[in-house]
Amino acid sequence: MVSSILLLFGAALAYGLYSVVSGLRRNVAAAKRTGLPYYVAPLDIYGLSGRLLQSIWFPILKKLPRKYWEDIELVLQRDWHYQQNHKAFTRAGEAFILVSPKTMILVMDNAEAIHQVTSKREAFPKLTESYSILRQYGDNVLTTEGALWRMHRKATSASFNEKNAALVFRESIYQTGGLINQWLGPDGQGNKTINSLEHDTMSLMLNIIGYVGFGLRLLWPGQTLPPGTDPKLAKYATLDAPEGHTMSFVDSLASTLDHLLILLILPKWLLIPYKRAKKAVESESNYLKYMYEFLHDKIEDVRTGNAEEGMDIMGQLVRTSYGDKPTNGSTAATGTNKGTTRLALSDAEIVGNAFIMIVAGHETTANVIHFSLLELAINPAAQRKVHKDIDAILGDEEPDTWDYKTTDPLQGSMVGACINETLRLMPPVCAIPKVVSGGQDQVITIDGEKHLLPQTMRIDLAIAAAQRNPRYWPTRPSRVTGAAHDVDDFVPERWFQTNGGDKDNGAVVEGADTEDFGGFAGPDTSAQLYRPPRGAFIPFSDGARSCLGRRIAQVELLASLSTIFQRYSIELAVDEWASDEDVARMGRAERAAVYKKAQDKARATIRCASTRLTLKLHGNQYVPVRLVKRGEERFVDWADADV
Ligand code: HEM
Repeated sequence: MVSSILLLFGAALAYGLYSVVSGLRRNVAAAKRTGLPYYVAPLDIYGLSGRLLQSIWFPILKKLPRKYWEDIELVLQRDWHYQQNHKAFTRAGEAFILVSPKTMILVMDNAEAIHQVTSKREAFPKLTESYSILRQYGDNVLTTEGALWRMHRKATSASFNEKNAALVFRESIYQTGGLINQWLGPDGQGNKTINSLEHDTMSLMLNIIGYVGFGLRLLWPGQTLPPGTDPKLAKYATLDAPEGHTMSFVDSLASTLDHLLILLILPKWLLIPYKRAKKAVESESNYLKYMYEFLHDKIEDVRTGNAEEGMDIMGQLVRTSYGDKPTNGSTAATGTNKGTTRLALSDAEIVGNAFIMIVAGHETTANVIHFSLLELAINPAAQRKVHKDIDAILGDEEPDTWDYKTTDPLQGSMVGACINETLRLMPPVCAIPKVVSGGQDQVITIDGEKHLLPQTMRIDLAIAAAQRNPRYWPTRPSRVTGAAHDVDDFVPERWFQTNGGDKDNGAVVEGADTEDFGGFAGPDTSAQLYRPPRGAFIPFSDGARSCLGRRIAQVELLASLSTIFQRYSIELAVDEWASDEDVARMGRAERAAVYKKAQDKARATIRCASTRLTLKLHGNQYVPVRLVKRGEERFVDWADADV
């Protein structure tokens, strides 16, 4: 008996070893045929086992002779896309293959190659299995591919037009006003240390996305709804739990997003006994209840003819699915639903898409505004240029009177340059996973050489690295580190250097997609600013699968930053080194020295950002700042005057 078990065990082990060795040999041979450099990695480093067991296999690997790991050491580290970025490619080249017994992954930060991949959706589809965390509340436009994706994209893209972008501009100004009032405090004076910038920018963007996704006006503490607000909508805006719920809508949403990973990985019954996990389950059940109540209200509105037009993605999807006429050219009618024409999006898919809009459009924009504010506090000279451009474009006009058309000059000004520079250095999405289609092998060309990529090979578009690859960007020696180039520093001024770059913005790719899949078709950056080669700056991805909310995000960021900097400055708080009385007594040299300490510490904190869902400061990391009325600054109106 024992010997039979041993025999079986031996046979299984031998078979396991055989599959590992033959899989590795097969993949190595395929990688060789591409003509690209390749390296053997012990496991699929992006797979669950590769990531979970990283602290075991990585030290073992490093016991081997250096030649086996030194070229790819940086790519094997956690969070390398942001932490190591282009440095990870300096030894191995801008496109190389990681081969393991089960997978081949082409890792690249070469703009020419990235551009080819994003231009051909069918040849290089999205690797949808990487998005299971975002599929848990229903299939949606972000997580699907093929015909299903087309249908989701057509249904969802209808809301993303200039008319709605103008409404978002207005709402962003309004909500930023609410945030400023929170920061000014009850005495309206400001200049108080804010330790909650990350949380506050998340709240700001949640309030704006509440409008974008659901047409809701969400409130800041102390605000009340205007008289005459529809009582059905009031339930979602209130900051206390309404009847039938144990949490407010905003809390349930914020907390569900916070616990997304836990909710996906662990079964609910396992979560109940733990306090944090219990909160996760409670938030999710409140959130879903709100969503289905909201859905039914919207369906009722459509049936009674009460549906209002506006930026309300969920309302739009309900109108598409339950209205009499298909919108946006959709012809995907699949039957009837209580007498109305039923289009292809099911209720679960409507809820899934509404959820994805919140996820995709909330943390991303919040991170960009968060890091933009920090970088402007760290770089006073850049902040002064922002003030100057806002003064020139918007003058002293009250924000609620600003014309949406000012977004054009704002985008070509220092405000747009700062947003671009933040997106370049701190892209919320650091890498995009693609795959060579299962249909056939595909060719990419790099520096005139063709490479045949085997079908089903995975591709890692290393956006954060391409955006710091010095060969695509105007640079000068770093004033911060003394390095030969300043590609790792926040220098928004580089966007005003319009020599070089890519004037016609993009080489033509043979076989590129030509179909219009809806959404904003304009460029990522203003025509007045530097145009990097296509593929070198893709914070919103590019091509058919590019971000649907790109224009909305740009409008939100332009409106919010302009509302803040028209009348205020953001300074780093220096409480750790000097009290307000100390600062008041200090001369400029002493103040400069104390501010330098705060600048160094803030830069070090930003370097600790990491990706869970998006790139941000996690855990207890934060940079304290102050909102100061213009004219009352202690530092940023004069510091770094030589820059
Ligand atoms: C600064 C803010 C934002 C950044 C950096 C950003 C970035 C991205 C990126 C890189 C992708 C492609 C992901 C991939 O292919 O794996 C994407 C897709 C998407 N984003 Fe955004 N996004 C932002 C804001 C928004 C906003 C505000 C919304 C909606 C209100 C939104 C909705 C979407 C959707 C629906 C997709 C999927 C499009 C498709 O696959 O057809 N995003 N975004």
